[in-house]
Amino acid sequence: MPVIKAKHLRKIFNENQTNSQVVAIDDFSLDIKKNEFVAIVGPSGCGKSTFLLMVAGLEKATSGTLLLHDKPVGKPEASRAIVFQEYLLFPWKTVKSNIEFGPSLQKIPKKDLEKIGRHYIDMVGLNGFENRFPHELSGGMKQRVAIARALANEPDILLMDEPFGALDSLTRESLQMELLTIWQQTTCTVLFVTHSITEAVYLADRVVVMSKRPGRIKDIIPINLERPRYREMYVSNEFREYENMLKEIVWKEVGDTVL
Ligand SMILES: Nc1ncnc2c1ncn2[C@@H]1O[C@H](COP(=O)(O)OP(=O)(O)OP(=O)(O)O)[C@@H](O)[C@H]1O
Repeated sequence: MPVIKAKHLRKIFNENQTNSQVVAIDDFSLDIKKNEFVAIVGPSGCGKSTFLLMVAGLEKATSGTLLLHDKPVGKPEASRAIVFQEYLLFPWKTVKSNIEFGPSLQKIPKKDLEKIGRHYIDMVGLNGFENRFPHELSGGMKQRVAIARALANEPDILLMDEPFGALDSLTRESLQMELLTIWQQTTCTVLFVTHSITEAVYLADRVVVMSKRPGRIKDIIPINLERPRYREMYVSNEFREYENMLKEIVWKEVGDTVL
């Protein structure tokens, strides 16, 4: 049974306002298996974030079905965590308190809460920074906190919307590698929206290419690169072939518009 099953999804914004209606997604069907890492690429405004928000339960489909574990998607839940490009941390809380925030809502004893905090601080390599505030951290560190905070809820679906988009390229590469290491320690299913084809190839089991708005599925490319992935892969011939294949599909689709 797929963890996420989208069938003929359609999303119209401002449905009742004829002048400002936007058909964001149309006839979008996709099955995602447990523990799969799926990246979504496509032209700007094609509905990538909208699909992610629908899986999160933050947007409702206009028609079609969206099932999670065979049940209609409901309200947002801690089992579906989101990491956005903007770090969205609580500025008044320390690294440790930001990470412990989700579990603290579940009335977990203080001792266990500390254990959870310690585990995820270790996982994202922020030892020594647990008592810092977000403004005292670099962009990469803030995003590590955001990932740890999402994982501390032990989600079974991790939704990531351009999470590394604001980072410099070296930090971005490091975080891509770290994310894969972390993901391999979990049973999380990851849905990862990105504008970077290189990033999509490096991370994903499958790359979904969406068409121009209204977003439909243009193509799905399985990435059969071995795991665990490693930095040198970026320059391998096989990697380049995947990148080139995807670029051709996307370029054909976008024409002169921006990705
Ligand atoms: N709340 C909203 N109300 C009205 N229109 C919206 C809303 N959210 C998104 N849209 C529109 O729906 C379309 C899809 O937007 P979405 O953000 O999903 O695209 P995207 O592929 O993630 O774009 P980008 O790559 O630029 O982030 C866009 O035309 C956008 O303007």
